[in-house]
Amino acid sequence: MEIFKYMETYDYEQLVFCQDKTSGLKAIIAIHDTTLGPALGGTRMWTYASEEAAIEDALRLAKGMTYKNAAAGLNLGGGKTVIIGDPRKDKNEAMFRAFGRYIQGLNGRYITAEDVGTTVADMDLIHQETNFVTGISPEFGSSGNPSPVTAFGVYKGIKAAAKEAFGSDSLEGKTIAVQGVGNVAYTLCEHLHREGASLIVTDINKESVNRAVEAFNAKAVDPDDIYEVECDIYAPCALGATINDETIPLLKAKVVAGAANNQLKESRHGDVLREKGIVYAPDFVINAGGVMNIADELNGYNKERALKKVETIYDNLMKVFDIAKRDNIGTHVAAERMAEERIQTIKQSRSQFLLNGQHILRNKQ
Ligand SMILES: NC(=O)c1ccc[n+]([C@@H]2O[C@H](COP(=O)([O-])OP(=O)(O)OC[C@H]3O[C@@H](n4cnc5c(N)ncnc54)[C@H](O)[C@@H]3O)[C@@H](O)[C@H]2O)c1
Ligand SMILES: CC(C)C[C@H](N)C(=O)O
Repeated sequence: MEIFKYMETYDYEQLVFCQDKTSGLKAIIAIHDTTLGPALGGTRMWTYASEEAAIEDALRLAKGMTYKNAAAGLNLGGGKTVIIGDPRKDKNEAMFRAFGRYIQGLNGRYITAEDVGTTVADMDLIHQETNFVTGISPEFGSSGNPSPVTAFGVYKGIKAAAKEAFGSDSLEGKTIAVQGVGNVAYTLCEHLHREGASLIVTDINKESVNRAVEAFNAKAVDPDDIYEVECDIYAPCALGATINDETIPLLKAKVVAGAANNQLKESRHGDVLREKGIVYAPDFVINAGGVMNIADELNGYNKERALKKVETIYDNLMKVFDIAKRDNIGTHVAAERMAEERIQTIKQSRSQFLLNGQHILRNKQ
């Protein structure tokens, strides 16, 4: 991989490699774009097949955060970290504290939070070394684990996508197939079950599946079978790239709407969904609830205000669906257009020179 070429092509600002031999920390912080504000994005810990795969994941996820934060109307840029390692075996206190010091060294250009493989307890360790971390324990005035709020936003987004596909946003009697019943999807299933949807679930972790089967009377299927089940809505809530050439021909659903980041393997897969008449709720619009929630911490956390903001995901998706119809494009392109337009407009409106935050014509004493 030619890193600078890749960064230039997709306009990345900075890539930071963090190494600490004592704790075993190997982390990559990718900062994509800080036009709107500091780069906010979670830290993923995962066993990557290669260093190149980890770098690529950090870069792809960071760019997704730029779009997510912009489309959500937040004054935040996009960034993400990946830590190379097994979250079940390789974590230790020194690792997250060393990582916290690297974040502190960026002096506010990057703010972190949870992602796949990291928890509130990990964020608390990072917080011992830096304040540029969110999603820490509520006793520090923080909002805690963002996953339940992400789930609430995804639930609202599924309703918006149902309105677009079926003419009504009621999920009563709808069959929804959920891939991965982890932190976000378990709470999502609670909302869907409460509204009267029938659930089909899968996970590579048997315990997670059993929990959902018991709590929500869900039907369980094997991981490879989830794409072809008879359902109205398919909700990918595990990892990325599951919408691809192999899976799209299998889908029976009329809607794809779920929590996972980077659901489309390639952008063209959004066009294939459109050709098949499937309504796709772009991932970075529907799954912005967590980031909206932790962004509220930057103003002093207020749960009611945060949840009100998360409800805007419904309208944001409706806007995306309207742009897609108006411009005769896929919803994935419409969502990117919406985010890019906001970034460009704000960039333009902030282009005048300022001296230390003051206007240049201000008299200096
Ligand atoms: N946590 C958040 O607030 C948040 C916010 C926005 C986006 N997301 C995204 O949502 C997705 C889920 O996040 P999470 O926090 O719930 O993570 P999680 O790790 O708690 O849940 C993911 C689940 O998917 C399962 N899984 C992995 N590969 C699978 C496969 N091939 N088939 C079936 N199941 C599989 C895992 O066993 C796990 O139970 C991720 O893509 C994450 O980036 C999360
Ligand atoms: C900042 C966090 C809530 C990030 C979250 N994991 C996301 O992808 O949106």
